[in-house]
Amino acid sequence: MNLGVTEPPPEPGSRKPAAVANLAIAFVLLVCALFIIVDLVQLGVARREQLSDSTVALTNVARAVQRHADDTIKSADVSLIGMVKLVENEGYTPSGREQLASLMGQSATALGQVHAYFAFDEYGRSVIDSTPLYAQLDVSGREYFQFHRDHATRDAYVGPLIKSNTTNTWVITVSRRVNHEDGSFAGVVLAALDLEYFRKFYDTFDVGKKGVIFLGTNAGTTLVRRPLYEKYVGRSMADLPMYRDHIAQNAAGLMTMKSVVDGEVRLTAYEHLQYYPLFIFVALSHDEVLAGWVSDTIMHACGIGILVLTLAFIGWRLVRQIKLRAQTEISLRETRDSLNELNATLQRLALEDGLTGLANRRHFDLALQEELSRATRNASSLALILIDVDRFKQYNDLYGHAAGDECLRQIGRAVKAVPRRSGDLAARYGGEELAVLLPGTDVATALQIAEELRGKIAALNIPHAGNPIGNVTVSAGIDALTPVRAGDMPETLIRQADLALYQAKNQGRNRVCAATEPA
Ligand SMILES: Nc1nc2c(ncn2[C@@H]2O[C@H](COP(=O)(O)OP(=O)(O)OP(=O)(O)O)[C@@H](O)[C@H]2O)c(=O)[nH]1
Repeated sequence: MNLGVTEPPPEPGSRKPAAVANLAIAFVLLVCALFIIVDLVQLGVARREQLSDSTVALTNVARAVQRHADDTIKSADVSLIGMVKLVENEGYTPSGREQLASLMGQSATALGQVHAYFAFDEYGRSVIDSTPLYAQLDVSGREYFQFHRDHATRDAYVGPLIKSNTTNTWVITVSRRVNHEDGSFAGVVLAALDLEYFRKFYDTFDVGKKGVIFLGTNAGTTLVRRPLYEKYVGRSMADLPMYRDHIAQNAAGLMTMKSVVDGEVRLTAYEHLQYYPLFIFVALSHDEVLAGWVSDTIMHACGIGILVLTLAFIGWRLVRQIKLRAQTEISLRETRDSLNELNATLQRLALEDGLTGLANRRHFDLALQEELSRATRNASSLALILIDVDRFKQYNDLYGHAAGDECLRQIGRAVKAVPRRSGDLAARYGGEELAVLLPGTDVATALQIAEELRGKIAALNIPHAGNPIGNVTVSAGIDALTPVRAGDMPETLIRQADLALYQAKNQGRNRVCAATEPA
């Protein structure tokens, strides 16, 4: 008997919920990790590109600054060459002086970088200059004058830096030697270049707040520095590692160094001037170069963070759903199991006799009907043994109803042990009456089994003072339909077995009688 609770079939290809949850967690982690890795790679590439672009721009600015310095000095120097020629040809005659003054005036007007031109005689006294401010100068003690006096070279001499007391401006000098006809020293012509001119040019470049544009001599002396011009003018950087290890060693180059002055890390391009003993460098702050990249990185990190958090949230919800589903499945399974158990108990209770543990009357009736149909189909025989406890009323009267129950229980166990085949069924037919249904059994075999049963019950030796033998006995009636034919009724078999039982009682009890003679 079944109460309708069936086990749900497993879904094809279904995995265990814990494994599915682990798979979901692994998938979400993998996707998050992939997002982060791809973004990190992209950021790395963008950083390299940013640095590379800035390096190209930096090199271009350095080249422009170097060209500008070279051209600025050269154009002043070219005018000095003309002046040297004029003085050497004309000397300081009134006509020569006039021509020189005119040349100086024209050149000073034409070249914005020239603060003033000067001509000095062999004793260092100023002979003529482009501005009346510097009249009566004596430069015999100056470095450039002594250099030209002591060296026969006709090359230009650059430096030093001079701060004019009258105009309060910094100038850099470019000078050339003037010779007498015999080649002896005849004096110096000099152009004073205004450092402001360089500063203004350097201000046209955007090198950020921490960027630097620098012009210095090959001896390491600072001429112009943007920004903080005044503070650095004339300072020596000869001992700084960037000068000592790089600029002093190479004609041009690139480097990334931490400044010993302000601790800033800078990307620096340097280049020496082509014609004069000077160098320039342009430096960009590493932080400023990467500032755009950093803000991009922050935006990316926020985007990826939101994406990863969203994914993690969805993953968490998914895993939670899977776990909830697993829990629901477990409780469903538990409910199903307890229903199955209940069903089995109900089934047992519905078909089992509570006192003896044998099949009950309902079970017996169903089994009889079923076995009769089967025997009819197979044209096989079906035997029935009806058993009745002798003088049981008296037993109850003598020993009490509870003892009667216990007696029935012992007889039930003995009866239960007798049938051997799977289709055999021992049942409590009613009251103190028991029945054994034996499919595929003829009268002769049923007689043997009944006799065996009767003997076993007698051998239990349950005392029964009301029975002449002194202990509990049973009588049994047998019949068999051999073979069972269509139209044979269960009532027929029962009635016949009952008649045989009646006969056994009448013949003195404690015996087995068959309704038909064994074949
Ligand atoms: N203790 C107990 N007694 C039962 C049970 N079912 C039936 N009985 C008793 O069994 C007795 C049957 O008595 P009867 O049908 O008169 O027959 P008997 O005394 O066995 O005499 P015979 O069958 O002629 O040998 C009755 O007294 C019933 O009360 C039961 O479940 N427990």
